Amino acid sequence: MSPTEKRTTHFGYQEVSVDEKASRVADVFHSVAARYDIMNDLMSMGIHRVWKRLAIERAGVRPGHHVLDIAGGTGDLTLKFSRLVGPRGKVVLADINASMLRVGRDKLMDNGVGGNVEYVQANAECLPFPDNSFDCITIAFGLRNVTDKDAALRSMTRVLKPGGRLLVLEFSKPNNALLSKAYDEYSFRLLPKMGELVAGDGESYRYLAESIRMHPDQETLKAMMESAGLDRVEYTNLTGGIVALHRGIKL
Ligand SMILES: C[S@@+](CC[C@H](N)C(=O)[O-])C[C@H]1O[C@@H](n2cnc3c(N)ncnc32)[C@H](O)[C@@H]1O
Repeated sequence: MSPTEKRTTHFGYQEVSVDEKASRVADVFHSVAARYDIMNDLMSMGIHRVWKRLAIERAGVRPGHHVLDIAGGTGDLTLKFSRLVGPRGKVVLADINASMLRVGRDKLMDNGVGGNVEYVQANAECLPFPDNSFDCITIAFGLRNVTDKDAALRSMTRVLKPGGRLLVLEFSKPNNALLSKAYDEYSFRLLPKMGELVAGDGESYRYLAESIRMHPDQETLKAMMESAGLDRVEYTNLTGGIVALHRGIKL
């Protein structure tokens, strides 16, 4: 690559430089942070809670475990994990975005979560933790926003303990043409309007819809997780493949 040539990637459907993507994703989440939780409930009609519950079940977290919830945002998974790991365990709620992390910390404190949660501003691509630190790592609806997804998967694998689990909960590809069409109509027509109405920001929700379409499908993500060094990678389609839950284990 010549010094004047810029590495490019996608921000939704737009081709942008790698640096521009990170700052535009940051703008999206700064903009939606305060209304993120209410929009999540509205957009998914509450179903995101069912998807997240399944992720918690498959995580196999036990008292005393160390858990990393990366791209954890407003802390829905962290809240549940903090109860499961108990006072001897630890949960790190990490996110690249200070606004999301602040909303998450306030919510967890309002819910009486105390001593076993740490808050860390961090990029999933280069996690600031030693090798083999965590029994379990989750990234829920975060990976599609990351610029270099392979780097993030390698970084998460590095900080997992041998035998530890990585769970990726993410929008994926519906496995039925009719559902896919209906979902397209919903996410490209209705979602930005709801975003405008409730969060005063239709553009950010247009990006979210586009970023879902640009995200690797189930089999591609499985192969990426295997390339990052994870073993026994498997996935479950949820709500007809609108969302998929991938899980891999570090040997
Ligand atoms: C859609 S929210 C998901 C929040 C939460 N996990 C949930 O399921 O409700 C995506 C989050 O990913 C974070 N994010 C985006 N890029 C990131 C990166 N490179 N490293 C860490 N977090 C990132 C955003 O700041 C945002 O909080």
